[in-house]
Amino acid sequence: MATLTSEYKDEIFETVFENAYHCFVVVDDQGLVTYMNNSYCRFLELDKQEVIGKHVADVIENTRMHIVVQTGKEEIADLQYIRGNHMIANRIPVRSEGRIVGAVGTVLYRDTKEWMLMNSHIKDLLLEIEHYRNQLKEQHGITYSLHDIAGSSKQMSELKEKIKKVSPGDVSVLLRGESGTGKELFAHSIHHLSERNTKPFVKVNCAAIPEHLIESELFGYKEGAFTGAKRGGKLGKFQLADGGTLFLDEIGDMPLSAQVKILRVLQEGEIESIGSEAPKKVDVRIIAATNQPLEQLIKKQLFREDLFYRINVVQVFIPPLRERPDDIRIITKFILHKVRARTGKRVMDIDPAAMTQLTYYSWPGNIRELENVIESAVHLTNDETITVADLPDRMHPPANIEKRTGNLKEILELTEKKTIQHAMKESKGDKERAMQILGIKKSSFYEKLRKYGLS
Ligand SMILES: Nc1ncnc2c1ncn2[C@@H]1O[C@H](COP(=O)(O)OP(=O)(O)OP(=O)(O)O)[C@@H](O)[C@H]1O
Repeated sequence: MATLTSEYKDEIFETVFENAYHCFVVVDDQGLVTYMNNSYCRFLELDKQEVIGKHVADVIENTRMHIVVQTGKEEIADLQYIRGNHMIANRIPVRSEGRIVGAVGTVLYRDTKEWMLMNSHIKDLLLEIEHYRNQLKEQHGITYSLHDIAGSSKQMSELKEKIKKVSPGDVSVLLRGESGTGKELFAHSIHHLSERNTKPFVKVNCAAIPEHLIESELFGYKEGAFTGAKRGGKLGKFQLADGGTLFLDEIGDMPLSAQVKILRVLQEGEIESIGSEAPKKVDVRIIAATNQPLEQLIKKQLFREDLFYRINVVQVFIPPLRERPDDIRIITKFILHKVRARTGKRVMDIDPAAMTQLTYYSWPGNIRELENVIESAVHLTNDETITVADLPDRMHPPANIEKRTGNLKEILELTEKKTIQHAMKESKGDKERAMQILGIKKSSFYEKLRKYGLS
């Protein structure tokens, strides 16, 4: 007996797909469009004949259909930005005999007008949230919150959970990790999530203050305390942070004389400004960060053990980017979005070959270096998509990756060494410039030069 489905297959297909309110697209295993329904064509203002056979990334903004074909993982209810609107996309891989042969994508909106209305409402709300978020950040000296930390690898998810746990309360936190891994971002987030978030967040770069100025920078001075003292005196960082959080960045680079003074404040909870007769109580939470091996510095008597125990109540280690390759794609997209918004240049995506290159690279400068690479690629590309040609030479994979000689640690170290050599070549031996290219700080750059015998 003929069923309704078999008898009117074409008509049903046409009703369900062709003229449905929803947008449908089908791609093959190469990510080439094999079908797009009328609603989608109308919405994109494209001609049906024109889109068939084209790569989906050339047809639909911010699509991930070609990625779903590669990963085989369905993506449901993903927010996709198309033609100035946030749409809800579902992407489902199609399998035949155990092999992925393509993918079907739907973009949900019941009616353009209705969706536009809802969308503009959401946009207004998002703008309002953004406005308040920025206002709060400006008022209290913080630029970032957990919301600004991209990454969904296992390590990153665990890290975010740990941050949520330790943020409330007053416990001192020591953030450790290589240069450019996001320690400052995490320090902001801890403050943001703490009860102190309506009070100031004050950063001290311990490596940047000349030794003779440390005391006045940290504790301030009274008017007339010394020749050249400003009228009215000056507040130190501890007073400025009173009630809030003091972020001691690069604490491993702090001179011993300053370490003694900080320790005293932490033990006694009071400071003495230069020229003042009476000590004053201060209430600050300490978050410290370093990329230095503090335990070794203690052995060499360059860092005080008692200060180490004071600041190291909870330790948070941020793994280098090369140890969490799963994050590279998502952070890259996040950065691309930010650079696009800032520069206004319509660079929408990164092609799969360039993405593979980003994933294989060793990232000695971590996310700061990734930001530099994406920023320069956005400026270099003449296209809407970043390709391998837009990436710097140092990112071309060294032969040892392709041949996979040695264990992972050896491959990573050799890659890091070659990357530094490349950056030195690119900068014609100018070390300052090489540090900029790699996005790493002086201390970690020189440590790596020594490690690889390049100094
Ligand atoms: N997970 C992340 N998602 C998005 N951006 C990130 C992330 N981690 C770091 N960044 C960006 O990378 C840059 C470097 O981060 P940050 O300054 O926090 O690193 P750091 O570890 O404090 O470096 P350093 O030790 O050299 O001071 C910043 O511009 C920051 O916004």
